[in-house]
Amino acid sequence: MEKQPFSIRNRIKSFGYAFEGLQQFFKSEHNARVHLVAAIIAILLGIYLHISKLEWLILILTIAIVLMAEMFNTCIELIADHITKERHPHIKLIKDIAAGGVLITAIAAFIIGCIIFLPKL
Ligand SMILES: Nc1ncnc2c1ncn2[C@@H]1O[C@H](COP(=O)(O)OP(=O)(O)OP(=O)(O)O)[C@@H](O)[C@H]1O
Repeated sequence: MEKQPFSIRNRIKSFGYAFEGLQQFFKSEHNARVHLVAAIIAILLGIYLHISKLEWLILILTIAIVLMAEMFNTCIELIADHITKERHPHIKLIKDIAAGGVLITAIAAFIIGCIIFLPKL
């Protein structure tokens, strides 16, 4: 692969593309909005209940991991649908495993939320 010289302009452009991706994700994916609302509620609760610095670190990491898993899951679905719209057991397996990955992060986030917030309520 040919290496291009380092360019700040290109790095800024790449950031722009990444923000476009974020915008598209929240605009077009219903699950993305559900996760976003859950994240906003968790942040507001964190402010209201004065959680500790360590709890903030864990909360921010948890929110990032759930959103990242949902974004990768969306990418896998888009790639699969781009390859074929036909029903195929392999596509089902791929999509269901990717969705399972999101579910694991969501369950972990729920448990972490309970551990952080329940004792303070
Ligand atoms: N091309 C395909 N071939 C086989 N199975 C598929 C295909 N596309 C989706 N599926 C499977 O059909 C089921 C429903 O998928 P679908 O994407 O419609 O639901 P969903 O995950 O609830 O979607 P969304 O959250 O985007 O509304 C899942 O088990 C999925 O893996």
